[in-house]
Amino acid sequence: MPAITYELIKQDPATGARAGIIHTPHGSFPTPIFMPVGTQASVKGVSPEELHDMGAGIILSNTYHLFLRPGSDLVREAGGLHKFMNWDGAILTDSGGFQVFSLGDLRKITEEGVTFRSHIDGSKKFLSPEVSMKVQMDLGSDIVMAFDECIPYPADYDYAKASTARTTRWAQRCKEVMTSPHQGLFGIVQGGMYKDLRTRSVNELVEMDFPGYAVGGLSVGEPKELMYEMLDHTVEQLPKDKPRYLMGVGTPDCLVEGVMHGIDMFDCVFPTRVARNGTAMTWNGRLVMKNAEFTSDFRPLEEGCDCYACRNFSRAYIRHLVRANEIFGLRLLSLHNLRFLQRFMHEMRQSIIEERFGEFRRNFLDNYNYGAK
Ligand SMILES: O=c1nc[nH]c2cc3[nH]c(NCCN4CCCCC4)nc3cc12
Ligand SMILES: [Zn+2]
Repeated sequence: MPAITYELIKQDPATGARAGIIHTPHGSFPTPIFMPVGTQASVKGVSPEELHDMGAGIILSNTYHLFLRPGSDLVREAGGLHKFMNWDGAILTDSGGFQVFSLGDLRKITEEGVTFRSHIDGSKKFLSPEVSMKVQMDLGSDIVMAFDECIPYPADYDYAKASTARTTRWAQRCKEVMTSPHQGLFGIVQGGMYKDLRTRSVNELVEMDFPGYAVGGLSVGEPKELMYEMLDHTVEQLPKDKPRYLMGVGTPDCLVEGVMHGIDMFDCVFPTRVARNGTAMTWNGRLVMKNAEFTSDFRPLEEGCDCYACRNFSRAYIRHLVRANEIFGLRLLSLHNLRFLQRFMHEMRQSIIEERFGEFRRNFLDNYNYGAK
């Protein structure tokens, strides 16, 4: 029995949207789903109990960060990441390639792997398919991501072609050493913004029969229309009986479009990052809590929200905390934004099950103010 399995509940008849359940050794969760990001074994400012209470079924953590600090040996000695951070839900770990590019001081990419300098202390480090798999086996995450190169945007065709071919060879090397029966290894589709390379990447990865597939190399600065075009082209070629994961996405409008194209899983630092910048996410757009308009606004952040912040505090109080640089203010906004995304995904899933996803999408996009208020 594979560690990770996908159960289709309902396929929207008019679009790629679908509702399902993903089963893992640390529990099952409904899809579409948004994964809170706990990069360094903590979802910033939020406790595992609060994550559980808000309905989070799976969180994301990063191989790159935990490899550098505290090191995967320590986490293994603690009994794995679930024990170390006292989270008994599912965990997905990204493989480190993307973070090396976006954080590390990249030294060299070879067929063997990537040599870079740590962003923490500048020491020389090496990551490869084998090292990434060893770290993720030490961490004991339920879903392990293959070690890949996230092709930067823009990239010329020849570079994208060579890099994608290497990512396929790296995926094979990951599969050969990922021997834990309790962990599922997902392949990551690359191909840059070239449809023929995306098709080649999908075909080569599907041949290896992974339990799930991520669409990589997107949300890297390309226009949203181009992301959706690549998504549309890529997802339709992926197996219907396996989960599809769009990495690093995203804002509510991108989540709706991703679901429409058949994506089941999402992750993004957005909700906790904007919370730390003093911003609340709502159905009608973002509230910049420092704004004077909230000075004497004694309503909750969002009417109808059941989160701890909205049940106990007002916009006026949270505005005061943010202006006074009180940490509690940022915690309340993180709790609200994460709960908002859980509610958002739940409503979207219900609309698919009740065959009214098209209406949900139109209503949401018509009312969503893309800019911050
Ligand atoms: O191709 C990928 N392979 C492995 N991991 C990835 C992670 C990714 N994260 C993103 N985008 C994250 C964009 N995010 C938006 C909010 C602010 C910080 C950056 N694309 C990704 C592609 C990949
Ligand atoms: Zn709330």
